[in-house]
Amino acid sequence: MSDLLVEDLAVARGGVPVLEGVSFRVAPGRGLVLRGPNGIGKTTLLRAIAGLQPPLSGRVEGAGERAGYASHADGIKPALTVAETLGFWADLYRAELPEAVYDWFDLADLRDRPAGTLSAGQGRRLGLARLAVIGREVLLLDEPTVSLDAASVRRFAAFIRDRHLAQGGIAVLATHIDLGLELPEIDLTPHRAAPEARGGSDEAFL
Ligand SMILES: Nc1ncnc2c1ncn2[C@@H]1O[C@H](COP(=O)(O)OP(=O)(O)OP(=O)(O)O)[C@@H](O)[C@H]1O
Repeated sequence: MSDLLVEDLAVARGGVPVLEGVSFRVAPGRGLVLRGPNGIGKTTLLRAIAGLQPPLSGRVEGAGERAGYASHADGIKPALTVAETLGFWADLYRAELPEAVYDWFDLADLRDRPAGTLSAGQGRRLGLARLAVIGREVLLLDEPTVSLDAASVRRFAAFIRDRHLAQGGIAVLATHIDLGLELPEIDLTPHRAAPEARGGSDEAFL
């Protein structure tokens, strides 16, 4: 298993550069937290690392087919039950569905519930359970704990630490809360793209 390498990456959103000069390396079994204020570009950076949008410049190694990306949206089909949803993902990724997933994400009592009837936090737990099914080595997680209660946050943190990282996986998370994982952090604030690159001009307000 190899490192995830991000080298001198510059990314844009809506055609406007938002971050530049972002570099880091994450070894198997390690995680990294992306920090920075709302709008700095955490989502944009994760999407570029995941290969969902091209970077302006720089390079990413060790993601591609190894990477699984989870955004704010859970991408769940309302008519499928929890069990059908997990089975669908397992089929899609030609992966096994570990029975323990129901415990890891506290979904056992919800197995037969149509996903459309789940609460926001329950739906989020189902969305996160996908990460345990798809078997990707590099998890790129955008605000994974939104809508989760404290117990669910602890369960999710335990999954990342005891399952994913313990098995040599890599995790890069954008999060505003402390997951208690004591992961190294990178502050993106100094990497904000220069105002001229962002296209901003005070003249707009004159
Ligand atoms: N479709 C879009 N078109 C133009 N600009 C956009 C678009 N979507 C987002 N932006 C802008 O791009 C910048 C980066 O957004 P991004 O979502 O990556 O930030 P973030 O750090 O993830 O924010 P948050 O912490 O609020 O989730 C923001 O200033 C945002 O307003």
